[in-house]
Amino acid sequence: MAIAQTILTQALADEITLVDVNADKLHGEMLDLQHVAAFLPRTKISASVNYSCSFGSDLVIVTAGARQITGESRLNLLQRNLALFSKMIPPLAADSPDTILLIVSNPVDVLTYVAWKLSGFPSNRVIGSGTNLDSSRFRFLIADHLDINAQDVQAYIVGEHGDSSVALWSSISVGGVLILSFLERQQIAYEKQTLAKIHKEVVEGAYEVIKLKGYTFLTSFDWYFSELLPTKSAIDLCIYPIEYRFCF
Ligand SMILES: NC(=O)C1=CN([C@@H]2O[C@H](COP(=O)(O)OP(=O)(O)OC[C@H]3O[C@@H](n4cnc5c(N)ncnc54)[C@H](O)[C@@H]3O)[C@@H](O)[C@H]2O)C=CC1
Ligand SMILES: CC(=O)C(=O)O
Repeated sequence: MAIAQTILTQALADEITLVDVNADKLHGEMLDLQHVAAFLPRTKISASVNYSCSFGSDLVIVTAGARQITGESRLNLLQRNLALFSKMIPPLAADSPDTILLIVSNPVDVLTYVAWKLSGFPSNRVIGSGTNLDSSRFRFLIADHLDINAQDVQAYIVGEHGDSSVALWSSISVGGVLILSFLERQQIAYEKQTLAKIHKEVVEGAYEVIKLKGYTFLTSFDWYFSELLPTKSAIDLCIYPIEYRFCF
């Protein structure tokens, strides 16, 4: 729902269709979104339990499925969400043969591969949210440590979303300056343990939020995915095919 809210409030689409198996929840979510219409640019919002209502979509975002309970790993969701994807992806792909599929459900990297295979789409039209949220957590933690604005920090987490992610330490730049090589050149000491602690907090971030409030919210959709929507004229997001590459 966080993604639908962002698309709505940022006026990124003319039409949003919600699909869920839980009819009551779906109707409630649709009404909730429709009720703020007076404050937002016009967007048509509809909802249905039938996948066919997504017919002809430009972008299909898949967030359906089981989520982690406290302490549970993302990979533990695989069997449940795999079964769901087997039922869901073929009709979604058939109803919107030219769409881009954006996968968010976990384990996201595995399910992106599954969606690619099930859809029969070319790999550049099946995209996972990957490590975008991890990179955002990374940037926040670095900014917090340095007491600066996270938007002035460029830093990337690559690899698999979550537990086995990899921090690209050499990529960290602040205001365009590569920070670790700068410190080394100036012979300014920094603690390797601090770096390890930051990455640990990135990896454990979702677990902590889930323990505290039950789920995490992928709210930063507009920053990293809005370029996928046709209402945006510029494409400046780097998207890499899922075969053995990573997403910055
Ligand atoms: N990749 C990322 O960075 C993130 C991924 N996630 C993942 O997104 C997924 C959803 O998480 P939440 O929204 O918190 O869970 P949620 O439980 O709030 O929503 C999941 C929805 O899927 C629906 N659903 C179940 N089976 C369905 C089917 N066959 N067809 C249509 N809808 C169906 C449920 O009724 C429920 O409303 C989880 O797998 C979670 O781990 C969540 C946050 C970030
Ligand atoms: C749930 C999840 O994958 C995350 O918040 O990172």
